[in-house]
Amino acid sequence: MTARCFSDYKDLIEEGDLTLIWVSRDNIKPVRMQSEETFNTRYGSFPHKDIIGKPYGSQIAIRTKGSNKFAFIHVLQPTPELWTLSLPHRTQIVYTPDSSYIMQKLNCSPHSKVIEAGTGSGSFSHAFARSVGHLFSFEFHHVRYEQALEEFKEHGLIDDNVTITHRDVCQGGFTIEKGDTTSYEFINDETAASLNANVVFLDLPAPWDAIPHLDSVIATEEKVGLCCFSPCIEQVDKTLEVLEKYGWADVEMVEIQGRQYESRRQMVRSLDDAMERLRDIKRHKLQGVERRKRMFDNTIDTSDEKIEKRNEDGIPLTEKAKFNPFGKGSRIKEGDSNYKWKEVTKVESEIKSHTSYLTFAFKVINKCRDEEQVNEILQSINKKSKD
Ligand SMILES: C[S@@+](CC[C@H](N)C(=O)[O-])C[C@H]1O[C@@H](n2cnc3c(N)ncnc32)[C@H](O)[C@@H]1O
Repeated sequence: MTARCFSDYKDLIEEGDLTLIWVSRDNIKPVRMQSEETFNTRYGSFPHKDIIGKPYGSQIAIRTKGSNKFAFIHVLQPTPELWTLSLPHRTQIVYTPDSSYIMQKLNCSPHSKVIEAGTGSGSFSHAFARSVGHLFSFEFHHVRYEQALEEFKEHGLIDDNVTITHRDVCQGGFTIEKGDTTSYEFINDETAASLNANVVFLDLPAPWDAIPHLDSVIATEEKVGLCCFSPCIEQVDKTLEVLEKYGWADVEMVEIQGRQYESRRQMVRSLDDAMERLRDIKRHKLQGVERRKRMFDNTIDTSDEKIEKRNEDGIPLTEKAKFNPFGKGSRIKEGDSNYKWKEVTKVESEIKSHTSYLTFAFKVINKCRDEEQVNEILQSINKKSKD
């Protein structure tokens, strides 16, 4: 049985462990520890035997080739978040800002039984697998199904709480029966798996074709939450029509816009600064005109020290401004105590999250009141108020 390396914690790196090696922010590599192997980077080589036995999170240092400097890597224990940043992309993937929001919105917990279609690169599958009771994932692309199955086995997910099935859910729905291409293990004379799902996540080009198949596999006695992940508003439109037709309610559409804010200091420029700068420009312009005129009249004195300051084309240079509050001239370090600064925020434009529209909806199939249960609750309330 493969270890549950994505959900169990351990202190020390052992032979056979799947580790994530952090080379840099954009370069995280999944590496299985094998004592005779070496992890090679362009900075140098890291033998696995020097890593095995160290605590997770350790920084491993080596001397770089041909120089006396050090190269570092960090060896980390896998998490769904790090896996999303390092996995081999077979498709577009769902990133953590979206997956975390979706899971909290759908109240995911160890009680949840989740249907996911399609599996794709398995990014979201890993996040679901860590938090929910059981994940039923569906993928119709055969090669991708095989790759995901292999990966989930290696990561201990199949032995734990994940079932993956090869299926076009738009055509064939979600029921898993004996004889299907699936990792589901049927017990004794069981002929079909009971999904009884209370969470559904559809990352498909045409979710509206899959939604009509859901009623036979979702829980009937509790509220079921659904989320469709669609990049185009036209897809949302078509999904909404079908959701309404099939009795899904509390529909809401959300878009996650990932932004990273950076705190910076910006120099405070006053009106006096602007005036001084204008005077400075005027002064330099005038000096230049006068100097060119003297050159033309051939009256420049060779002892004039300004004659020394010429560029390659022989054009005299004017003296550089000492302080230019508008960006040019001598560089001033951010926060220099000789100047006035104010705190500002700058937005980092690029952040990894695939912006799609998230359409949420909920459904309760059996809306009948359980009179017996209601009476029991009312009686216990009455009793408490009398006491
Ligand atoms: C964008 S990817 C899903 C990515 C995934 N959510 C992740 O985080 O890695 C969409 C996947 O859905 C699969 N797919 C498309 N239509 C399908 C269908 N009708 N039934 C099952 N899978 C389907 C595609 O083959 C593809 O792998």
